[in-house]
Amino acid sequence: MSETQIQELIETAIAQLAFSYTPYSHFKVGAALLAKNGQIYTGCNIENAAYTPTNCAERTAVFKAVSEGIREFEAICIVGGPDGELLDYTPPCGVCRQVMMEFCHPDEFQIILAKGKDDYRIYKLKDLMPQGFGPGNLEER
Ligand SMILES: O=c1ccn([C@H]2C[C@H](O)[C@@H](CO)O2)c(=O)[nH]1
Ligand SMILES: [Zn+2]
Repeated sequence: MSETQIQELIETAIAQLAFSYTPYSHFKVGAALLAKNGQIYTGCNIENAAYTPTNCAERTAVFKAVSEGIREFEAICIVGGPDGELLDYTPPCGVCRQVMMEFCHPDEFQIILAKGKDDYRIYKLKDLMPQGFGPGNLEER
């Protein structure tokens, strides 16, 4: 991933904060998912009065892509904070990490946590999901 691509992902993720629907937590999250074909899929968190149907920004982005037939991904950028203020890095929750395990190579997929355009950290999925369970674990031998 080039520095230009990283910058584009951060900018795109930040732009999604405007769409985040968070009347309950007021914690806004934006995501930008880079597919291997070069397309970027966006996502925001979408809350619900019944709370548990809430969908995280990361899963919104992954499900949008998969629903369009895209299943190969290179990286995701995540930004978030109270009222959309990027006070800290926003790591993906456990459910989103598990969804990433389904479609992304743990040793290759990159997770960019950003606080701003020049303030970001990059992790591999494997680092955030050590000993993770994925499709390979169901393979018969
Ligand atoms: O990585 C994360 C963590 C939290 N949230 C959302 C869920 C909920 O709407 C709000 C507070 O948990 O932030 C995300 O979208 N992604
Ligand atoms: Zn999540």
